[in-house]
Amino acid sequence: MASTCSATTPKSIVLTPPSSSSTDKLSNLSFLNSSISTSFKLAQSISISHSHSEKATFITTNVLKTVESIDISRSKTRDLESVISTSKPTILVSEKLGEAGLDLLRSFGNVDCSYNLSSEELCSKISLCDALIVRSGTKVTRQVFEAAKGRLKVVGRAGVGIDNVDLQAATEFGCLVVNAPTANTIAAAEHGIALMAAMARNVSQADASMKSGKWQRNKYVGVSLVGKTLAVMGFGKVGSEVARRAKGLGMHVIAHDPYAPADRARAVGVDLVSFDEAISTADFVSLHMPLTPTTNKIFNEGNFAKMKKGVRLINVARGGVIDEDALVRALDSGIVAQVCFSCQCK
Ligand SMILES: O=C(O)[C@H](O)COP(=O)(O)O
Repeated sequence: MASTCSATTPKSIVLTPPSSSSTDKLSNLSFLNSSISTSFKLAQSISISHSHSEKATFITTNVLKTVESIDISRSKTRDLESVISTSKPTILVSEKLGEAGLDLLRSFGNVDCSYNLSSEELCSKISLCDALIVRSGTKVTRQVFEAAKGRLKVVGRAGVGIDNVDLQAATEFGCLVVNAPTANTIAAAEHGIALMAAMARNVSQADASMKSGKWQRNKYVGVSLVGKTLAVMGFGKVGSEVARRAKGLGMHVIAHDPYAPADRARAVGVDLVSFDEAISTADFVSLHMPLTPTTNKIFNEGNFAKMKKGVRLINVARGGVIDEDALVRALDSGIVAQVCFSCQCK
């Protein structure tokens, strides 16, 4: 769901299609191949702690190599084939995936698609599962790992954000957590740019107004993007693609990311700056950081106060990085002129 609201124009909610098609995502879900127990053992000691981390790719690559080697030995060794087929893992899929992904999973294990489970139902099923595939809706809490009683070997996140998985508990219980870090990079970046342009030109408000029989073209002229400064907060996969596109629109792009190397930013023509410099000089601020204890409500009263009056925000990351009560006050006071988001908020 994506929404836009503004201090200067009527607040409105706009529903938009999902950020990418199932097919787009599935083409990148190859890590799900890892549900053979042999490959779990090889990769199990590594866990992902930051969604921008290169480790994510490293783990996925490792798992895939393991599966490739199993596939080769399958054709050569009948014994191994019989071991694999008689010890199929049980894979619980707790949120809707496309059929192509499910078919892939079914070729490796017994797949149980059970959606909308309560946390009690998830906990009661999990002790019979070797793998759990989730999107962002399933909360994989410590209780889930405890209830698994050591059987759960991998949690596959069919998407990027892993803030719904208790990584500390996963590590303690020796469970691998893998995501699909590039699955929806372009879709998310394009969606961010689409929201920014629609927000700047009041597209949804003008649309609603016109559908109510009015023709208020002067009211919804909006602002130009060209020549404006965009601060990209989080220069990972999505953030850097947003930066690339924003430069094409004639914007001056700066970025803040404590983990991004300066030469990667320079290659896109972007200056990496401090958090405070980014938020205090930008006309538009686009959020692309993961939700972690450090980034939780990082856009709070104090940081809104540092922003330029009339700043516009785009959030295609996680609702939790913004303190929403502070945001409402910043909209009311005019510090924030407009905000658009494509993530869950209160
Ligand atoms: O983190 C992600 O990959 C995106 O927010 C999409 O999550 P979803 O698959 O739960 O919609």
